[in-house]
Amino acid sequence: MTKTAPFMNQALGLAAQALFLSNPNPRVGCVIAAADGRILGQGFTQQAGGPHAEVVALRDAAAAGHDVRGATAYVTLEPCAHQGRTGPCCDALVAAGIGKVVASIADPNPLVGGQGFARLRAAGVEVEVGPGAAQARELNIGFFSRMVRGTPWVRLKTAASLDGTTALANGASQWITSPAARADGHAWRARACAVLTGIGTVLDDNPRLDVREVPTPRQPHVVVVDSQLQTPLDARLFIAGRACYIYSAAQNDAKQAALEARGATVIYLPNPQGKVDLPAMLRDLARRGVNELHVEAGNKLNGSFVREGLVDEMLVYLAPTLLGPGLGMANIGPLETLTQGLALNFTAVDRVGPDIRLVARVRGRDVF
Ligand SMILES: NC(=O)C1=CN([C@@H]2O[C@H](COP(=O)(O)OP(=O)(O)OC[C@H]3O[C@@H](n4cnc5c(N)ncnc54)[C@H](OP(=O)(O)O)[C@@H]3O)[C@@H](O)[C@H]2O)C=CC1
Ligand SMILES: Nc1c(N[C@@H]2O[C@H](COP(=O)(O)O)[C@@H](O)[C@H]2O)[nH]c(=O)[nH]c1=O
Repeated sequence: MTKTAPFMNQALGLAAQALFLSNPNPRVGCVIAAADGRILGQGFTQQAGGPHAEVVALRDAAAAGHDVRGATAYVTLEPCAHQGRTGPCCDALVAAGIGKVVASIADPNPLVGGQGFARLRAAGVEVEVGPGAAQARELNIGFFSRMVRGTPWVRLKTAASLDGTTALANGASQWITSPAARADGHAWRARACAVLTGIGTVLDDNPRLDVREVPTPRQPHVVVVDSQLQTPLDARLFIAGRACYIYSAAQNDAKQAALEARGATVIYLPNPQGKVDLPAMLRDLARRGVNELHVEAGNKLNGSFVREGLVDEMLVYLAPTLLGPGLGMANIGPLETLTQGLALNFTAVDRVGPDIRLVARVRGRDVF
């Protein structure tokens, strides 16, 4: 008899290797094991349009000349049952003669939800669901958010002095944190489907908002919240090979055409205050396949995200320096009572070079 935990842990480790790769598809790992415990094949989801984990594992087994008939497939998400850019994985498992599937968690995709398991059972494959469910969901928190809530998982990243200053009053902010912390920030950009900023930051910093400090097989899209279409045509964030979405609140056909000639897509989504309608923007980004949204904006836009209840998680780098008053992390005040603050739970505290990295979740948000 084989034991589930080691194989599922290995499948979860494989899924983690798809962290920068599989967007907007979920990060999934698969291990195919024989009854005597030998591993016959393994794999993880490839880039969008490429094979899913199960197919990679089946090919791996075939390439090694292994017979998988009667073997058990340990997979971190329900095998898909629909024809997308690739064929249904449950059919591939059945065709290969897999005897049992152990899956961590059902697919939240309404096109799949339960149908993969049903198809496998109908074909006589034994199905067990549950081992590794919490880790599999956590690795795909953005995919679950997009499928269940219809909006991305919003992670607000900010770099500050120990006293919470993210820029001096004159706008100077480069750099507050160390090269090590900035490289770490690039790894968090790399796992996101899109990096978002505000026009204030574009005009002040002319940022690139790409992934340069860590190796990555793909670049996240870039999103600018820019009511008046002030994004300069020579902004450094126009980078070939990634989408650029600019959300506006005022129509300006000539500027829109010029930005679109630079490769941007301009989307008109005003709110009653003449700014960008942020909840509508999040729904639109989810429709465009954004799972995790990495927000790297200034005090004003961060404040709107917080005030409108749109933030799921904070990723904060604190440098060992005091900068006194300047721009804070998020302009949410002035508050009248302490209980009006944004309540968070710290989930991780780590040293990164000379700095500290904090991850904190907004209380009550991860309930979908
Ligand atoms: N240390 C750090 O981690 C970071 C620091 N910074 C620093 O922050 C400073 C820029 O901050 P800031 O000026 O606040 O810029 P933001 O990046 O926050 O952009 C703010 C602008 O976004 C536009 N906007 C559109 N819709 C909305 C909405 N619904 N809510 C809020 N804003 C909206 C507004 O301009 P409009 O109405 O024209 O559209 C607003 O002025 C720079 O000095 C930069 O260096 C920036 C990022 C990270
Ligand atoms: N100042 C500051 C950060 N600032 C963020 O980095 C952006 C620049 O990105 P790029 O052009 O891609 O290098 C800038 O506009 C702002 O969003 N980040 C940090 O990790 N530490 C820092 O001290």
